[in-house]
Amino acid sequence: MPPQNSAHAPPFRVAMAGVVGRLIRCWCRRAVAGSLKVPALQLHVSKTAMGASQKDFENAMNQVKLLKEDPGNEVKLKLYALYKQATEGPCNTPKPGVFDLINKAKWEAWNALGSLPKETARQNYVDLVSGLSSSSDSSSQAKPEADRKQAEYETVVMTSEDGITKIMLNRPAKKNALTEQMYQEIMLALEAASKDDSTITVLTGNGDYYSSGNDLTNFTNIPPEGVEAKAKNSAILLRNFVGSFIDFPKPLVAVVNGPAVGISVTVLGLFDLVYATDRATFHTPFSHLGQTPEGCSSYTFPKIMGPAKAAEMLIFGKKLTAGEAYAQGLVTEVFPDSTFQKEVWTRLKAYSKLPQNALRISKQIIRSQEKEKLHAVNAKESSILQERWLSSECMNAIMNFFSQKAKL
Ligand SMILES: CCCC/C=C/CC(=O)SCCNC(=O)CCNC(=O)[C@H](O)C(C)(C)COP(=O)(O)OP(=O)(O)OC[C@H]1O[C@@H](n2cnc3c(N)ncnc32)[C@H](O)[C@@H]1OP(=O)(O)O
Repeated sequence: MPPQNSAHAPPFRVAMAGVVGRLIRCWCRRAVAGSLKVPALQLHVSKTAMGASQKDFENAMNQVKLLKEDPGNEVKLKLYALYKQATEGPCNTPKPGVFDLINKAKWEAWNALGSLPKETARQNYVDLVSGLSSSSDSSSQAKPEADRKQAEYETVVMTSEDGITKIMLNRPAKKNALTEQMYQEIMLALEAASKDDSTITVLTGNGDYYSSGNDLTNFTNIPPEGVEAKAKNSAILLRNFVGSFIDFPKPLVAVVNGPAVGISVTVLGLFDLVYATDRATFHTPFSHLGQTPEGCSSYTFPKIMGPAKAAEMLIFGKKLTAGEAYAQGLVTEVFPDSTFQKEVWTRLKAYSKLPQNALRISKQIIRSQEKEKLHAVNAKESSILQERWLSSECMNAIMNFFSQKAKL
């Protein structure tokens, strides 16, 4: 490799990477078409691949043949390496020369497995193929699968198109206020989106509101075990709900189509992009409701907008316009309402074509810096709220909303 300080180093590396990429793509295309016998893609089973999962291993090799989608160069190299390791053990051949690019890439993938036991390599091969098969199945049957999933949701609409999974809050008549069922369905939808083949996941609202936050009727439905049990269960629900945003592994985008209140605002600090119509407002009236911040906002908001502005929102309940929220860093970009949907979806469709793994890994590396901290904050906020919900301040505020329809 040329020295780091060589003026030619970056172009050289770029050029070589391009050549390697083209050659591997070519090798992979031919391998999939069956014109080039690559061991990982052959049907015959090596005699050395013995043991309990021999049958699984054979099945996995057959499944590779049947994949409906090209799994990509990286995966094919991994399959090749695992196959070699499973059948021949640690890499035992001399490293191919610098210009033998394809064989060098294959050798490096195999050699990188070091002394991984054959049995483990065989199992890893089977696991890798099984993951590929299920994602290939679900993408090849995208429509029926999406329909089947949708039947399970009553309060959200989940759709997948152009590499984007959209989760739309769907109680427009109630300003998309979040019922307990809705929290559960959003968590389920996020779980499904984290595993589907989309690149980006979007949360948005149907109708004129993004969301009016927690549905206040959640607090009126007291179980026979009493209010303490209700508060405890609500705190568990809250913690799980926010946790699913903290742990979400792919780029997550909020398309804020209108006003946002309470928890629908606070979790925005856990999104990767927040696009807002200029009609949107951002309101966290916790003190007015006798409540306290959640959604990790006690940590994310001061970090995003500085302590003074965060206090104005979270302690004093100042409602922000979209422009103010943008100026304070909570919102990525504001669009005129008349062109909002068109501009946002055009942008997202372009982003969804970027390399999927690079996006996901970049998101994860950013999140990993503070994941533990966020979970700790979430736990603390939830437990404080559990107490708050039992306070007379909170109970009075909720009664006021329903008796006098006290609006925020
Ligand atoms: C278990 C986890 C707990 C997590 C805790 C989170 C904390 C929070 O999220 S705090 C924020 C709670 N949200 C509110 O306090 C908002 C209350 N709603 C309002 O102030 C107003 O409805 C509005 C300003 C959002 C909209 O006012 P507008 O005049 O435009 O519309 P309305 O006629 O009031 O609303 C239509 C319809 O929807 C019902 N509704 C709206 N928001 C809620 C809500 N958050 N909870 C329950 N119901 C809500 C409203 O009552 C109307 O219903 P009817 O048509 O049946 O009268």
